[in-house]
Order: sequence, then structure tokens, then C-alpha cells
Amino acid sequence: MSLETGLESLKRGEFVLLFDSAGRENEIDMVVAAEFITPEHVARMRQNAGGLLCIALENNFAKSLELQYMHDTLASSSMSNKEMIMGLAPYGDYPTFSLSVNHYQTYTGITDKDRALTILEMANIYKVENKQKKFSSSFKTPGHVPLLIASEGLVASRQGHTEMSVYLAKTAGLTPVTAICEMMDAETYTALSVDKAEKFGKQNGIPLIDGKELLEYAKVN
Ligand SMILES: O=C(CO)[C@H](O)[C@H](O)COP(=O)(O)O
Ligand SMILES: [Mg+2]
Ligand SMILES: [Mg+2]
Repeated sequence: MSLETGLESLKRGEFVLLFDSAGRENEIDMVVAAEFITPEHVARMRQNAGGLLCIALENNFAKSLELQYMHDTLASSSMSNKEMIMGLAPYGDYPTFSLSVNHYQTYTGITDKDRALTILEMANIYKVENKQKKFSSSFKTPGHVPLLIASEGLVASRQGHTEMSVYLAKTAGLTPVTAICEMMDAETYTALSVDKAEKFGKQNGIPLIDGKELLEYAKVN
């Protein structure tokens, strides 16, 4: 069963591929638990996925850091061009974007080493008692890694890669913080197809988890 194989991979600090659904983004993200991230993971996501590398956070954790969705922050700001604020995407969901961050010990923030440090230190904050204090003293914004906030209720309320990847980390007994990046196709200039992702997964020993299977599992677990 790919979901259980996937959970084992995540526990070992390895990648899984996560497909949402044909009726949604129709995208496959490379996913790794943030607590295990290394510069090598970042380099592989950059080379083999090529989308936007983000950190997904469980809702309660994001709240403990006083994070808000960026569309809410902008809506309550003094900006005059509020018509620019992203609402529902064409596939029917609000974006999960919040702030983008760099760890304070990074240099430019974009190198594989810098992004791995930012991602790892975000996961480490989960284990700290005064999370908000540690977060505000250790990170700068804007930075080079976007933070995504998973919905309250996780996959029961939104079925994005944000929620599904955090759900996988939690189910694997890991810190509910993930690094995710969309897989792109440099031949077609579109998102990578499921067939191509399956082939890539087989060649590289990376399990592909179907969102449909994940949602069915979540209903009974
Ligand atoms: O847009 C995104 C950020 O790069 C990606 O789609 C990512 O998978 C998270 O978003 P979602 O939860 O909507 O799938
Ligand atoms: Mg997206
Ligand atoms: Mg997505």
C-alpha cells in the first residue's frame, strides 16, 4: 500500500511524491518532513521538482507563532489596491501563503544550505516552549522560503498539499512541519503528469501517494 510505504519513507527522512487530484491543482509535490531536511534535499527539490519550495505548518503551530494568512494580513492593511488580493484560486481554494522567511544565520537565504537551515530551524521551533519568542528572534521576513498555514481541521476542511503533507507528517508521528515543492515538466512547461511522476518515483525509489487514497485513509483513522 503506497500510503504506508510513504509513511515509512517520511520517518526515514526520505521523499514522498504527493498527488492532490485531477479536479484540483492536478499537481504532484515532492514532500519531506522538515525535521530531516538537508541541503541535498533542497538541491533535489530544485532539480527534480522545480516549483516553489515552501514550508507547510500545522494550524495550531502557525497560531502559536502569531502567523496569519497573507490574504488576511493584506485585507486588514492600509494598502489601497485591495483588488489585487488573492481570493479563491480557479481550482476553488484560498491560498495558504503566510509570511516568507529566512533564518537569521543565512546569508542570501536562497542557497541550498541557507534554505535547508531555514526549514530545519522552523521544524525545531515546534519543540521549543516559547515558540513565538524563538520565532521572532530567529527569523527575518521577507525571506526566501514561504510559510504555508494548513487549515484547522486539516484534510477534513481543505484538501491541498499543505494539509495533506502535514497530515502525513502527523500520522508518521513526526513534527507537523513539511517542506514541499511542485514537480514541473521542463519538456511541456506544465505541471508534471502523474505518469511521468510515477516513472520518476519508480526510478528513484520514491513512493507516490494518491490524495484520494490519503483522504479515504483519513476518514477511518
Ligand atoms: O501553491 C503552492 C505553493 O507553492 C502549492 O500548490 C503547494 O502544494 C501548497 O498549496 P496547496 O495546499 O494549495 O496545494
Ligand atoms: Mg499551488
Ligand atoms: Mg499544491
